[in-house]
Amino acid sequence: MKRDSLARARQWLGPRTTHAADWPLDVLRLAKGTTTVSVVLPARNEENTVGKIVSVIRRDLADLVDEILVVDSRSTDSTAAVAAKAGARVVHQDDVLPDMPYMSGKGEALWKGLAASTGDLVVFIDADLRNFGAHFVSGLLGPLLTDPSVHYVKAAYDRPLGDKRGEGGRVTELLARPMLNLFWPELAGFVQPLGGEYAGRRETLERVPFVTEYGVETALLIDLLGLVGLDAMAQVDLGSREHSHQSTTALGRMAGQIMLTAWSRLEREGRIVASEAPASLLMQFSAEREVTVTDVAVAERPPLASVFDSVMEEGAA
Ligand SMILES: O=c1ccn([C@@H]2O[C@H](COP(=O)(O)OP(=O)(O)O[C@H]3O[C@H](CO)[C@@H](O)[C@H](O)[C@H]3O)[C@@H](O)[C@H]2O)c(=O)[nH]1
Ligand SMILES: O=C(O)[C@H](O)COP(=O)(O)O
Repeated sequence: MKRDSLARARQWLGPRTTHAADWPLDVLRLAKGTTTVSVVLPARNEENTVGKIVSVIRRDLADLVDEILVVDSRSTDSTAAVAAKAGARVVHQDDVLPDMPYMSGKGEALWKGLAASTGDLVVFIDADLRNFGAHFVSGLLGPLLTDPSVHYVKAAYDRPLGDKRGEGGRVTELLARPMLNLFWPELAGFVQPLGGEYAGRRETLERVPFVTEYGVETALLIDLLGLVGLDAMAQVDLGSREHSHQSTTALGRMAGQIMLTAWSRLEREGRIVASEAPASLLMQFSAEREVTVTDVAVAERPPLASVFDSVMEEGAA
């Protein structure tokens, strides 16, 4: 059964993987028609990179992108001001759906970004990219604009670590890829399962929950596989991606969040029956053996469609 799933992933890989160069702008402009496109950038303290990304989108993709939304994720630097100056609409994470309970992290920023944006297609791009180019957005839009059976597109790329090609993506290689291969082998063909650049149809994205913190990408892949199936998912090779790297200990905390996310999906799918919930406290040590303990628990936002439905029901009552 699992062997068959890996074979499925191999079969999927060829037909559903394209390259950014396969999607020239003139083809996409024609395909766009009346479809509207939002680009959403989650940003926590990204004043050094967010302005350039917004400017490139405005300069090179003016007739493809209808809205650029930066979600300021509790930044303490001038991310919001820089993004606004470059021409983005900026919302503060906690100002969107303010009556909902308080939650944190990247997944929360994305969910709020989905709620605050309007496009039929939504492209998520990390705001810390150092080699951003218009092909990040146009590549991700290609399959969605030209093939109605595609609901979700994820970026593939090389991830250098310093000057070493292929050495980046430490959590991907040491945790996410083995874990997905073992438990969700159909997803094994995604070259960068944790990558932060992907796009989807609004109606589909609004039908899945968003896990908070760094669990969001893992949960989206697993939940979308369940909702729309592998053939409705695609990937586009964008070449290489450079971004700011977190410390190994910060990545340990990310790994904890991703493991808890996977656990929640295995439980939900009835594949593990837990006698008790996993612990969520992670003890780590500095080089000097100082101890820090961090809670790596993740929470979950419900599908946005259900939130909008209940707001409408309350309004009608
Ligand atoms: O609380 C947060 C944390 C991060 N971000 C933004 O999210 C993006 C990615 O965050 P980053 O800390 O740079 O993540 P990475 O260490 O690069 O982690 C990789 O792996 C994560 C787990 O899958 C993904 O969420 C990331 O997109 C992916 O780049 C950046 O624009 C951040 O500013 C927020 O908006 N709020
Ligand atoms: O996706 C990952 O594995 C993490 O973001 C770490 O990436 P890095 O090793 O390139 O910093």
